[in-house]
Amino acid sequence: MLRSRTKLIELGKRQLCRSMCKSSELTLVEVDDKTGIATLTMNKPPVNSCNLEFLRALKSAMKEIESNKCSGIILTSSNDKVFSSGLDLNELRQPNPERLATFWKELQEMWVTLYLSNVPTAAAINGHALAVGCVMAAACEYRVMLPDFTIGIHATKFGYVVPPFIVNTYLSVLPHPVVERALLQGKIFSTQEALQINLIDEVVNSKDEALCKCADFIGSFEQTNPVARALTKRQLRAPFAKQLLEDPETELRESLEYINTPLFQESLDQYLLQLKKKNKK
Ligand SMILES: CCCCC/C=C\C/C=C\CC/C=C/CC(=O)SCCNC(=O)CCNC(=O)[C@H](O)C(C)(C)COP(=O)(O)OP(=O)(O)OC[C@H]1O[C@@H](n2cnc3c(N)ncnc32)[C@H](O)[C@@H]1OP(=O)(O)O
Repeated sequence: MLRSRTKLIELGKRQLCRSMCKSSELTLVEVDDKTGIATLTMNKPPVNSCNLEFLRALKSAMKEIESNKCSGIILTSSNDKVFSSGLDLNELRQPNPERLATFWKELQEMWVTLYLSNVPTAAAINGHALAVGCVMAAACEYRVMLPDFTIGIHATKFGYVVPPFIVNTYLSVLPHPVVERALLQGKIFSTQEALQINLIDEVVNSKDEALCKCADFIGSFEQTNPVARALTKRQLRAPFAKQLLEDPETELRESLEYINTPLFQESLDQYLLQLKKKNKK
């Protein structure tokens, strides 16, 4: 009884210092009034797969957080089993050319916004983080993950070439030989394996703990000058974002051409069938 009352008081305190910044159905943003840290919760049931609207919502939430001068972003999920299942594969299947182009541009822009964000970014990975789900986590500066989940980029397993900006996201957190092996094998890591190769920074036992660790990480920049920090981060990360910053059209054209090949469409059909079959068993 006493324990649950204490819990309630703690919860109340936490809610008091949190104010809602802006929410759409697909994302929820809460800002801690004391620390200025924004928690951006992905909320696209069932598994936070990124379709056009979701990518737009994520990008606009991140831009809004930055323009409100928040002190950092924590990216997490409202689903307690899945952080994100990556791109919504239905966007790539027999696509409408205009929608596909808009979708891919949004993907590029969402990635640039997150990867080069002016503020510190941290991922509280409270579920599986696959493909672009893993890319979003890896684009953050710090990652903490709950046990018994999986993370990784398995595109080559299903016959997809990995786009350069995805390769670069891995390269900015992992050594080249590790990236090469992981991407060529289409390796999905368990939480423990991800910790061993430093794809994640820490393992924790609950989402609350993950959020606290992320807040501590963001708090560690309190004594730094935000402009100097942001410009230094940009300097370090710009080489990995060069192609998308300088020539997004070429990446877009190559990706669209590739997605429209019969080879890509056939392997996608097979993969989607496998995903559906799994649920019918
Ligand atoms: C030469 C230069 C060329 C350059 C190349 C350029 C471009 C190349 C273009 C593309 C390359 C490939 C890029 C890849 C990036 C991606 O992000 S692709 C996405 C890959 N993601 C996955 O494979 C994840 C698949 N999902 C799962 O494994 C599981 O769903 C899960 C995440 C582990 C969760 O499991 P759980 O049991 O909880 O849920 P369900 O499996 O029952 O899923 C619920 C429901 O959702 C559907 N679904 C799941 N994931 C996706 C998805 N990513 N897209 C669409 N739909 C998804 C699933 O089918 C279920 O549907 P239902 O059966 O109708 O309920």
